[in-house]
Amino acid sequence: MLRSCAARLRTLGASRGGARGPGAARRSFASEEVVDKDCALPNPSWSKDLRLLFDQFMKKCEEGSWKRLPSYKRSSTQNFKDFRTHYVDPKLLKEEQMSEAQLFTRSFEDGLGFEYVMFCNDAEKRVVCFFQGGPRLQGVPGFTHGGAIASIIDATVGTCAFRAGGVVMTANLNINYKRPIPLCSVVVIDGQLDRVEGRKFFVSCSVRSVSEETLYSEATSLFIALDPNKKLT
Ligand SMILES: CCCCCCCC/C=C\CCCCCCCC(=O)SCCNC(=O)CCNC(=O)[C@H](O)C(C)(C)COP(=O)(O)OP(=O)(O)OC[C@H]1O[C@@H](n2cnc3c(N)ncnc32)[C@H](O)[C@@H]1OP(=O)(O)O
Repeated sequence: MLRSCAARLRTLGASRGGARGPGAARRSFASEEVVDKDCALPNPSWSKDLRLLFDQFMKKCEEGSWKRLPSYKRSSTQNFKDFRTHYVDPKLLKEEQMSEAQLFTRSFEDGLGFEYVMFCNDAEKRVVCFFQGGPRLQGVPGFTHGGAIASIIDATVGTCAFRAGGVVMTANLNINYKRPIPLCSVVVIDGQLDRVEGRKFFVSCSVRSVSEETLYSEATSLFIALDPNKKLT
């Protein structure tokens, strides 16, 4: 498994360098125009398993009930700008640091960290994430770091809550790690919104192998929709 991961990574050189490929989006960032890649599309580091799952769900998307969620290293959409203006004390943000800010799970080079794509089914209140954890996410030798697993779980259940409740933050995340996840393997994270109580969104998920034979982890979480009348800091 590890050798095939390294082999895929060696083929990556040609794909780097910022060329505009499929899924590239033109956006306005600060005062300059930047081009950012949609990271939730296949790249050469993706294993056969990840590509097969991607293709399977793209077919479901054509049928209409599922939707692929694009994903970028940083977002300059108006929503994100409004979030900062509204919730964050400007004294805490230095512009030069913010220009370096990136979504944590998208901050590694292709294949080295978090490779994933999420699909949502809003009618079923589900978000499914196909995740391949790269060699920089090692914890115990040969296995994926528990903090990296927590991060991708948080991102998946967070997206599930966000789709139902808008701007939310994690208040609680409980994970049972049942089996270690081999580094560079692909897992399926199946997130489900269980219930909503006012501003509280309860989401759970399972993390399984592609064959579904192994249950790696289970998690429950609580997300709170932010109160627009309260500052966060
Ligand atoms: C436009 C921007 C959109 C961004 C989202 C884009 C998503 C899609 C894009 C990309 C996907 C990326 C996805 C990434 C996901 C990562 C998410 C994170 O990692 S978030 C970082 C870690 N979390 C924190 O740092 C929170 C720290 N905590 C807080 O700031 C506050 O506690 C907060 C905001 C969560 C709640 O504070 P209050 O003041 O608004 O609310 P109160 O009154 O305290 O609680 C409301 C109710 O919830 C209960 N509650 C709160 N915390 C609880 C807890 N831990 N356990 C049980 N109940 C709790 C309370 O008891 C209360 O219940 P009663 O209304 O009285 O019934």
